[in-house]
Amino acid sequence: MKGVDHLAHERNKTEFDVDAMKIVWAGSRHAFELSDRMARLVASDPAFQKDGRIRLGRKELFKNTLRKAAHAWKRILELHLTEEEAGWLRNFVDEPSFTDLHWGMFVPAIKGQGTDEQQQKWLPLAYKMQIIGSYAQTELGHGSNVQGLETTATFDPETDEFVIHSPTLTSSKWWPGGLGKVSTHAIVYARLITNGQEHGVHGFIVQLRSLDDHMPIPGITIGDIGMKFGNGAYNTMDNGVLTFDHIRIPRNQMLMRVLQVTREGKCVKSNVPRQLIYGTMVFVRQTIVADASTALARAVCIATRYSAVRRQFGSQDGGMETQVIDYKTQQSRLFPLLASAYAFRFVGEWLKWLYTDVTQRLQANDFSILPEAHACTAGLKSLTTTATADAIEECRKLCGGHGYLCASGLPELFAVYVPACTYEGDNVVLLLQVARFLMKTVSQLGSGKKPVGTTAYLGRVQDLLQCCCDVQTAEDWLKPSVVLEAFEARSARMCVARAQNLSKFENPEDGFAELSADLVEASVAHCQLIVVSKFIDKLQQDIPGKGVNRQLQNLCYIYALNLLHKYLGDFLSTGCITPKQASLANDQLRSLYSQIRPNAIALVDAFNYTDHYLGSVLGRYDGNVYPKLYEEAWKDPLNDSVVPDGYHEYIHPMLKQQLRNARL
Ligand SMILES: CC/C=C\C/C=C\C/C=C\C/C=C\CCCCC(=O)SCCNC(=O)CCNC(=O)[C@H](O)C(C)(C)COP(=O)(O)OP(=O)(O)OC[C@H]1O[C@@H](n2cnc3c(N)ncnc32)[C@H](O)[C@@H]1OP(=O)(O)O
Ligand SMILES: Cc1cc2nc3c(=O)[nH]c(=O)nc-3n(C[C@H](O)[C@H](O)[C@H](O)COP(=O)(O)OP(=O)(O)OC[C@H]3O[C@@H](n4cnc5c(N)ncnc54)[C@H](O)[C@@H]3O)c2cc1C
Repeated sequence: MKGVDHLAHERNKTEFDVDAMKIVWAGSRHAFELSDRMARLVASDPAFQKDGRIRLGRKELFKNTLRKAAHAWKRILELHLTEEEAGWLRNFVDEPSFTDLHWGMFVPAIKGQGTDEQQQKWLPLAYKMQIIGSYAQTELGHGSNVQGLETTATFDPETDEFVIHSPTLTSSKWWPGGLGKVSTHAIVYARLITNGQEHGVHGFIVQLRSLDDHMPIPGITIGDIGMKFGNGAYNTMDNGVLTFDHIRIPRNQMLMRVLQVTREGKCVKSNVPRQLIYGTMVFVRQTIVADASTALARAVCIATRYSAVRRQFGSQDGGMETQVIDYKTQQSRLFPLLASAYAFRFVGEWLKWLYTDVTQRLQANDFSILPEAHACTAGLKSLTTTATADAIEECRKLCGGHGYLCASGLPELFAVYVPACTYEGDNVVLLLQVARFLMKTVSQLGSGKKPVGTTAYLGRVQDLLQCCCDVQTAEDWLKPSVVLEAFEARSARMCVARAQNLSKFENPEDGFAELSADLVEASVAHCQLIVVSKFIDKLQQDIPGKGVNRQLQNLCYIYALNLLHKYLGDFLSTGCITPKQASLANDQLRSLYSQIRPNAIALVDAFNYTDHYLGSVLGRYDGNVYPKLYEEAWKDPLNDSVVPDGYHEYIHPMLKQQLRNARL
């Protein structure tokens, strides 16, 4: 780094090997080297600069995104980047665009739901970007309720085609990213009708625009749905509206891995479960968990560095004021977020492993852990995105007034991130799916079916209902078994209590609806247990690097004990711990904050974010905040002239009027 390092005194306090931590954060030395190379490549290329993005009008902003996406593709081809490298490069360009949906959903949908033949035909076109795809599932009238979608795909045996049609206004496709202005093709989800019979919702590959002049195919109406929350932010994306007026596609463009439609219009089920139609969502939810840790780490990096730079109060003798990071209140708000970033990183790593495992099992016709994979991806997507969205806003507040400036990077990060709580499944709807899975698991306990995977602890439910936490000193809260047992007991007790309440209803669906708010709380408890347990598992690994494991231990206990503090009602009301033990947990938490404090800057340096990627004056690596903030203000177009436009029309006459009135 060039210039003076205003945070050098902080970096000198570090008690662990930061380079080793960078590798832990990245997941492997290979991932670190690759992501580091791609981050620097993007940061050093003027074509990828982000300055002033938030001030662009929609049309300019969008065109600028198209330019960057085209430049990224050019670099990918010129440098012969691998798929993995290209993914990192796009990530560091840091601008939502149609390519996210093309690579993130269109390609995976064909891979997951297409037959071998369909993959052979469509994937090479998509890989070379000779076609650009989007994922058109949600409609104006229905998003969460996928089975309620209204678009129809009716088989016409005479021509061997499907007729795709939007029968109502509410059946208009609405929201798909990349659809509005760019995509040439989409996976369109529609109700399959053959021989007058309905066969549920399936995916179809539909061409939307001409590959010659980009005009919509006749019968297709297509456009952008309009501006979204925030400046810049997600407005780089062309979320679209699409309607079909009896559009014909060949029969072999229905994704047929789950269900085949024969030439005669007969439906033939494969041995793959129907739920695989939802497989792309499982895949993307898993990537969203990994992305949550990245976004959270960004906000935390900005807030931590700035908290070390910012000083307020505390100087009685004309000396330096106190760094705000030294206030216990600041630490108690900031350090749990730092711990959450690491926690989500590790649970994201585990979820990726689970997803890979499920995919391999599916290929071998083993569908047994699909429900578990669905519950974990849905639940963790919900937990991590809710926590991250809240955390970005908390980081803004932690930066005081300057956090509200766009130059802090936090307003745009918030605006771009919050839809993650909604897309790929509304977070409450997803927790209800977890609740169904948990209630089903509890109801099967009596039948001798042993729960496995993340619900294995429910197999010890009798013990967990009776166990008493044996914490006697604050240090006892640093035992993995103690923390794990408290979280398991809380979750098990909440699940059993909800199941007992459910059993009082004659109709279980009525009961589920009536108790849904309580059920969601049980899902949250279960998901928090998963995150805590995966963090504890991580600590058991042989992690090289001086002091690294120690820091991770501190972060793990901060994550767990802060949750215990925040959800104390659950822990106390279910009798898992006593008020005295809760108070000891709090004592331990304060002590952990003191231990983390000297390492805070190094722990965010370990994210290895470039200043380009962070896009924040407050979060600059060198901590040179004030001169740069001052410099930044003068770049605002309002400062182009000393006297503003409009002075002569509006300000001057008003001042003169006041003057005249005063004279009268
Ligand atoms: C910067 C980005 C960089 C790179 C890009 C890379 C990746 C992308 C990353 C980020 C994202 C970027 C952009 C955003 C893109 C956003 C895209 C979208 O939003 S696409 C639309 C997503 N829509 C949804 O998620 C809809 C939510 N609804 C549902 O998932 C389901 O319909 C439902 C609510 C689960 C259905 O509930 P219902 O009660 O109707 O159940 P069903 O009858 O349908 O199902 C019964 C049975 O199936 C089980 N089940 C449900 N879902 C699944 C599943 N996904 N997998 C497996 N099993 C499932 C359910 O549990 C039931 O089981 P049973 O009880 O019978 O055992
Ligand atoms: C930025 C962005 C990008 C998107 N990209 C795409 C895309 O590329 N492709 C695509 O197909 N879609 C996309 N979507 C759509 C997205 O997937 C849906 O908006 C999402 O699934 C939520 O569905 P909904 O809008 O129907 O919400 P609704 O279901 O209408 O939710 C409204 C409220 O009702 C509540 N609710 C709904 N059902 C229940 C229930 N059963 N019980 C209790 N409460 C309930 C919800 O919790 C929420 O509070 C995108 C959305 C956004 C915001």
